Amino acid sequence: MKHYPHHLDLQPAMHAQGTVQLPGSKSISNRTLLLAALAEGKTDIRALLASDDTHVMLMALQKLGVHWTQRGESRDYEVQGIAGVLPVHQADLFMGNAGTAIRPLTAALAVLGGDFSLHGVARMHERPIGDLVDALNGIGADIEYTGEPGFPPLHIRRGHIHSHRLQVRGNVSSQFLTALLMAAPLMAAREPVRIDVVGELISKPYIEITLNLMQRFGVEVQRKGWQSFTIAAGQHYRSPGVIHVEGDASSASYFLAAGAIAGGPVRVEGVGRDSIQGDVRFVDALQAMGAAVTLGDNWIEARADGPLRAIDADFNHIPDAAMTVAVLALHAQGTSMLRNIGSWRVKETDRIAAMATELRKLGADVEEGADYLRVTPPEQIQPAAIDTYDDHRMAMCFSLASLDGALRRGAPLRINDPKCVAKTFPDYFEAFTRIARNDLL
Ligand SMILES: O=C(O)C1=C[C@@H](OP(=O)(O)O)[C@@H](O)[C@H](O)C1
Ligand SMILES: C=C(OP(=O)(O)O)C(=O)O
Repeated sequence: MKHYPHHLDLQPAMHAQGTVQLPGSKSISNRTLLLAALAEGKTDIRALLASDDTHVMLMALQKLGVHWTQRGESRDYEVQGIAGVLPVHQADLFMGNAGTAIRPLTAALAVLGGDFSLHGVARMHERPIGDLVDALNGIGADIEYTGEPGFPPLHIRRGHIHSHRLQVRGNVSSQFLTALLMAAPLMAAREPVRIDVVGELISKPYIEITLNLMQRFGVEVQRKGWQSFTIAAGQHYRSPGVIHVEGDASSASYFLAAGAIAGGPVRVEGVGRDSIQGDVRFVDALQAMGAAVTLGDNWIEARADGPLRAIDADFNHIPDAAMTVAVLALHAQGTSMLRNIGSWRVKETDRIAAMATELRKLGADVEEGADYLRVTPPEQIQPAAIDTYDDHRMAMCFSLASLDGALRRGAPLRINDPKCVAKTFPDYFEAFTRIARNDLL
């Protein structure tokens, strides 16, 4: 674990340049760990993300009796799958603030049955899970709220699954549908499982990650668009042998933005044009703002091509990387509008409120709506101490405000409580300070 100070001071950097090896994708790491645990056979996972969110998943699996080993100090793990039969039927599981751990585990454990307590940090107990619990209890699972109804902590007991047709709402988080999809083969031994989405589905590209990884573990899902998903009977997860975790596309957004703001080129290695992560589409926003972007098989590079322009777009498909766009707007000419980002309010913090407050500290004029943010940048960014709300992305994206850029707006900044980056990227500030330079090379 890194030992960050209570705050970190960043001097305005005139130039951003260099190459960054990305840490593994959080979304792929936690899905792969769970699928490998449930599967038949041993899975060799390469380049797993080392962070708080994957740590809670690894620890939970260990408590559930899943045997895994880490190869030395490397990012490579071997997971011995349980072939659908849990070795341990009672456990108390700490889920931190990892949505990608608590939601899929809740579904899998509710279907497998046992006596499990799932809880997390205080903020986790404010993050909704009711739509997932309703879907599972609706087919006979036994999940009880031990705190506030609709939120963790949860107590899962052995229920009696009496139906294979589930309905789930998708307008609060796509992770509920992901959780049901991943758990579906566990109840599809004799009958197909059908999951219908009720109403709107947000964050759709994350469902593609789920389906892609399920397929690699041998399970096919038939789908009717985003409305209905069917898992044919008799499918089981089987280890694909080796699985390599892509670099994290959301983490890539900070470095690509740095290249777009402050000269560049900045190259990230670990994701490229064939990535299964929706957040690679962040490059479309960068290009729309006037940056030059090149994509390779396993890398992406961004550089400035004149001053950045404001953007007005719907960001529902890339809610995490969209936070980077909000800070990029400080370095653009004109007013930017981020639409359809209502899910920000139920993530690590209320990200719409937090973003508006911190952007205003820097001198921006910000209008905050229920599901949008309108950002007009200041002539010159004001020096300020940025609060991070225990939200890794607040800490990471605000580092970009210290860059000087073509419009020479950068200011010295203080980032309070920077250690929250450990949720997905413990080394973030080392990587950032390596590419942010004051010498014009
Ligand atoms: O499934 C996933 O891996 C994720 C889905 C998204 O959440 P929502 O579906 O709640 O928007 C995203 O914000 C989160 O960081 C990871
Ligand atoms: C929303 C996020 O996390 P989680 O997986 O906990 O939902 C995030 O990483 O931005």
